[in-house]
Amino acid sequence: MDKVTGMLEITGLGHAYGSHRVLQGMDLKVSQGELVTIVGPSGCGKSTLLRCIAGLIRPSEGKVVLNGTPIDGVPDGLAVVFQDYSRSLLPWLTVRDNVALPLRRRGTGKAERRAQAVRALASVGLDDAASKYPWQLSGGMQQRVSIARALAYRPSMLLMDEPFGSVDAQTREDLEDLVLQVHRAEGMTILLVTHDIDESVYLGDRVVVLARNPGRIREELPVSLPAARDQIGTRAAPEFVRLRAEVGRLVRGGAAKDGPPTVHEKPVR
Ligand SMILES: Nc1ncnc2c1ncn2[C@@H]1O[C@H](COP(=O)(O)OP(=O)(O)OP(=O)(O)O)[C@@H](O)[C@H]1O
Repeated sequence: MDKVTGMLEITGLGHAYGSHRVLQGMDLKVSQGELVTIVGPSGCGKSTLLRCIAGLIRPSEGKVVLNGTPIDGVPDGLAVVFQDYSRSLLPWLTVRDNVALPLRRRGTGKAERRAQAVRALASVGLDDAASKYPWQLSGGMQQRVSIARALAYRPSMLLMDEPFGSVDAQTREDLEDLVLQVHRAEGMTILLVTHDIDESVYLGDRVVVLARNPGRIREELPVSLPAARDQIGTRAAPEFVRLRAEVGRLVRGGAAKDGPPTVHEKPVR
């Protein structure tokens, strides 16, 4: 696949649902080719932030600019992978047709749509599943299809909202490594929201920790782990252990001030 580009600039972002203020005063920049993870306690507004970036919500305040263009509605250059893959894939379409579907929006011809879908499926290790229906696949495979669909679209930026929240631990690790592989191979800019402190450090070039009530950026931590990561070695590295403790402290710190946290922290393996 071709290299993709992407750059995001968020300034003074705030959002309220009616009188309920959820986000306030957020400034965030994501450079081309970066993988930024966003972690924070439950209800701090992670999904709301992602929905503002995806143009699914018009923020009450502030600006979101993608590749120099202010976002006003769903931008063409973004793809989103949600947690709930079972609702995002169409059961009456084959896996290949699900992956090819968004390319219609771009006006890509049928033969080319199919070819791009097949390439994207190969890149997530699902060459053999193209003619199957989503309901014939495991949860982890369905989420791979969602990722392939996003990749086939060749977005300038990939947004992922708790993408591995509904799969088992082993599948989660496999999908984490798939995201790292895509990030490295395609140079794709990725913004990934997670509850999971370990995951935020394992995947991120940078971890953005949010506090809640109202949702705001508590701290941004660069991750100085080598780009090549592996589930056993990386998680045992002193820098990983240091960072996960630091992120955990920050997430809890937010909670101690603002109410009890709901974070899913795993022991270091
Ligand atoms: N459509 C909506 N209308 C009203 N309130 C909403 C809406 N969506 C979210 N909220 C509220 O906004 C706050 C932030 O929700 P959001 O889902 O953005 O947080 P989150 O950090 O992603 O939460 P979680 O980690 O539990 O998924 C919550 O209090 C939630 O109840």
